[in-house]
Amino acid sequence: MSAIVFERVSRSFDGRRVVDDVSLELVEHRIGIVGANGSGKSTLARMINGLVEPDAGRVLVDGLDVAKQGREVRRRVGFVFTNADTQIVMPTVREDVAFTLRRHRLAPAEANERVDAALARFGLTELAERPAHRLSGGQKQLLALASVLVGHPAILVADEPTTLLDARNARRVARHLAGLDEQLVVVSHQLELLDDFDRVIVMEGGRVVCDDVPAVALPRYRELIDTEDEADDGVTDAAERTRP
Ligand SMILES: Nc1ncnc2c1ncn2[C@@H]1O[C@H](COP(=O)(O)OP(=O)(O)OP(=O)(O)O)[C@@H](O)[C@H]1O
Repeated sequence: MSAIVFERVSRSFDGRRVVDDVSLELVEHRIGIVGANGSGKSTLARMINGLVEPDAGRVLVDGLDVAKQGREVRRRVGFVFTNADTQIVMPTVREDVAFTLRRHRLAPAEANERVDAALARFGLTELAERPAHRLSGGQKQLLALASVLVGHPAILVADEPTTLLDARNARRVARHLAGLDEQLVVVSHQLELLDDFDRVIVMEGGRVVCDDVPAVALPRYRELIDTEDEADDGVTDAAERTRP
């Protein structure tokens, strides 16, 4: 597996620190990141391939500094967003997968083989000539995975990849993610997706508040959100008593 290293990393937006002095070394196969809305999960994940740059500290992927060697890092790190529509760039499913390889300088036969293999891997072979934008949400997310992984990145970062999907499609995408050989960093609110992961990082207020195996980290996170819910209930009760 690769080593993803955060060295005392911070990042602010509009004067507010959303990632606050985080140091981590991620070397496991499957790593989950959880946390309440706004806790800094996506910002942390985006720093792995330079979509967001730190204002302090460094992020290294296999010793490459993301801020200085971004192009080399992006060859190793694939990224899948919550909304697969934002990643579809070509008219048909096959063309969209093939688009990734345009700069790989492969012989056409080899490129075709890679595209076929990626389509088959995600159950998209039958849909290859379909307009990509007309796929279902679940199929689009599988297409996003195929289009990223056809480039053979060592690491896949997925930011809430199942959030917009219905339960059946979410399970389907989760099953595919769980079976990947690539190193995986997944930001998710769907905690069952992370049950079998090797490591789960819990973020709160831009800091890592727990970093452990899922059996320890997920219950800790559930406790944390229960406490926050109780605090919110207090606010709601107060608001209900005072508003007309
Ligand atoms: N590009 C940006 N410009 C301004 N503020 C931003 C930007 N990106 C993130 N933020 C703010 O930083 C905070 C942390 O955002 P981030 O997306 O990292 O949190 P998150 O834990 O992934 O939340 P969610 O679960 O809601 O996606 C939020 O308050 C968000 O509004």
